[in-house]
Amino acid sequence: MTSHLKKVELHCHLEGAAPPALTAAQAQKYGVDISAELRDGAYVWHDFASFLECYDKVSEVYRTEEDYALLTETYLDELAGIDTIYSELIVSPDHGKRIGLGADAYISGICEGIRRAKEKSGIEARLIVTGERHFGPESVIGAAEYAAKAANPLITGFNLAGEERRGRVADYARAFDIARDAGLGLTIHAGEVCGAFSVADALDAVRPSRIGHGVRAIEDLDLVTRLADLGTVLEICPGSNIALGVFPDFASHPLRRLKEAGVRVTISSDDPPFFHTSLKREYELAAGTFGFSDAEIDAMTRTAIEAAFVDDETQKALLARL
Ligand SMILES: Nc1ncnc2[nH]cnc12
Ligand SMILES: [Zn+2]
Repeated sequence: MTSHLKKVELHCHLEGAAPPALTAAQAQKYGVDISAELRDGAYVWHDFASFLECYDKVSEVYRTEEDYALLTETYLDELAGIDTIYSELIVSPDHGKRIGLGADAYISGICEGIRRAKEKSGIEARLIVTGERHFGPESVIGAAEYAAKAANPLITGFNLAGEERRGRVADYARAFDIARDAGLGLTIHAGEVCGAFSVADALDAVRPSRIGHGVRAIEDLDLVTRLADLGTVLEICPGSNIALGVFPDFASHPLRRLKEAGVRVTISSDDPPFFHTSLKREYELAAGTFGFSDAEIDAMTRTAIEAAFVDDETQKALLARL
């Protein structure tokens, strides 16, 4: 049981958190046939590439500022309901542009959702703008420029997500320079679909303070030592890793081994309904399946607050709430 524990989430894609029932209602509202991607209340995909396609199709039924406010508020309300005090949402202003809503309206709807949720429960949230590897370096640079120029106090981080097998991290280094110069926190999806080399790439080309997943670093024990020495924080999403087949089962998942090797680890849900999970379940897995004590789980939550892309005052306030 982890219901008595305070929770923090650093790694969740906003559209990836869309509840299937809400997506079905949105699809009906816009007359979109989503039957190939949403069946019997569950999202349908069969491998990483088809997951990304399904994700994009689901995202298409969120079209207006109000749609985004509602989606954000709905997810943050769910998190607040399980005693989550802080959430970082991975968002894609590029997606807002692609669907014709526009990046500003997309972000403004999301910020309205954050405002509504915070008013009800006090949950604190920040946004990590992401570029998608499969749209190429120019589009990722565009996302970084948008995040840098937005001067929006809720946009505090920059990420690289999408098809990890497309290009190498160095191809996207310029985008991270732009984000770093703007004072944004940096994190990169690496070591999820690709192996340890991809995590080493991220450290060599960008050296972010955090890495999304990073779990396949376990394939190279020198790299694990490097992560521990650097204090790089891993945003680990065990349910996602099992659903996507990164590891065959929880028994072979390296969360505990990474922690025991001194790597700073945290737990998140990634794209919860796509992977039949939730932040609640991830905490339950940490306690039950991985056998962590309450104190060990609290320590991971503390690590997440320490690694959060927030100002010192907010960080102190969050630590005080733990
Ligand atoms: N797990 C994941 N890996 C890479 N890109 C993503 N976009 C949404 N979820 C993702
Ligand atoms: Zn992710």
